[in-house]
Amino acid sequence: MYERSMLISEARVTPILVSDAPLLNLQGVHQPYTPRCVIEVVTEGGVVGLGETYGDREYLTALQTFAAHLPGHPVTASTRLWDLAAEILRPETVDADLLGERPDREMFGRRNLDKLHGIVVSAFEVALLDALGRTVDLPVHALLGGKLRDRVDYAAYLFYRWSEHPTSHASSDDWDAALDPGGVVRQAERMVREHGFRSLKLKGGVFPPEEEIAAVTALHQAFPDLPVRLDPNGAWSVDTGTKVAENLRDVVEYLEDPCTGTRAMAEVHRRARVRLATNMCVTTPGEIPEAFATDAVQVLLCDHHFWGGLQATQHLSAICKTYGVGLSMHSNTHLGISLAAMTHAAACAQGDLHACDTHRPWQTEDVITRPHRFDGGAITVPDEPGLGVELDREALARLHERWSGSDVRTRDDVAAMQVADPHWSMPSMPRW
Ligand SMILES: O=C([O-])[C@@H](O)[C@@H](O)[C@H](O)[C@@H](O)C(=O)[O-]
Ligand SMILES: [Mg+2]
Repeated sequence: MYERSMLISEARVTPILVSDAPLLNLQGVHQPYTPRCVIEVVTEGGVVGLGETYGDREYLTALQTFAAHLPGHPVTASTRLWDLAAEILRPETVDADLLGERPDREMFGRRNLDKLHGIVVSAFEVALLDALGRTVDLPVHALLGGKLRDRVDYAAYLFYRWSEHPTSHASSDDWDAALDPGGVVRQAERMVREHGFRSLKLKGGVFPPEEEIAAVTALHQAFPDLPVRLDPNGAWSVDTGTKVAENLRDVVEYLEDPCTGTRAMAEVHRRARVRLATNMCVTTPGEIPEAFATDAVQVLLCDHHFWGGLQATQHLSAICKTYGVGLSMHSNTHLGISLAAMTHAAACAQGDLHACDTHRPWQTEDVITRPHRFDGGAITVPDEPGLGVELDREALARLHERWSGSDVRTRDDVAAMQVADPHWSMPSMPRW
């Protein structure tokens, strides 16, 4: 029998809109506001556990449906969330849009029921672990088996960008435009100066490969001691990917998703012998065997938001270690609850962990009372109970009010680009 105080009495899902920067990518540009969800799991003992995840309409509905079934569930039993998800979120009960192909929305691989279960389970698993940690006075990393490192390194996530959104009602930040090698290097200098990052990653797939090769080469010349990565989100053909890899062989730590699909990745690696990473062709356990057997991927970017949570991240790290594949972490626009969860997961990950991605420096607001600070490009792993963050209820209410007063319900970088260029559409692949 579980103690009554460990049972969930209520689970809340609060959609919010977070202001975002005009960051460019293959699909287009980030919207002025992007949807996220904050999860709160309240126990009979009065403890509140936090989670954060995607806020797009279709996920929101699935999260809310799932939340309604949680009262009575013990916070000690997060592995059971998978069975609950399979029971509740079935093809006939979920938004069809979640299961169909949407190349413009597939930055983290195929959309299918397993992926949806992983996303929903993850959001609540984090909140359950936070609640459990607060109840028993232990940090989440201790519940995961114990931290292997005291600090988690993150990479400066560089983007081609505009200085402002093309709409007048959007909020703006104080970053300059970066549309050429000089702009990218200046952006990196500020990121390194302000946060101390010791790895650099450029989001590519925006300009023809020669221009992105020039930008990455300029980064390498400006920061000869820092590892550099380039990620065009699968935009190149095998021939183009091979040429870029050959050009950047002595420059990049690895190339991330140069091409779309495991076979194309394996072929580029076979031809160029440059290390490749992915958060696109391996995003579910079922995609691991082919990718590892064909040596398509040498570094896997995990993301607890879609791999099924913090425990699933630990399992994945053990598999990668066994196969000699390195691990890093993928990110999308996120706030501090997600950053705390990523940090606990990364602290416990086994094997060869590369600096993790984070979009956090691009966000000007947060829903936690003490937003994280990067020190030497790293976050110190919190030892406070649970995730080690406190919800800022005023900020949550403000960002939720923004959501209520807006009709933005999904992240749609293609549509955001069409505001500036009405003729824009999702590029057909391979783009180059
Ligand atoms: O935020 C972006 O524009 C990124 O392109 C993101 O959506 C990707 O999912 C991601 O960062 C990646 O590494 O592919
Ligand atoms: Mg990527």
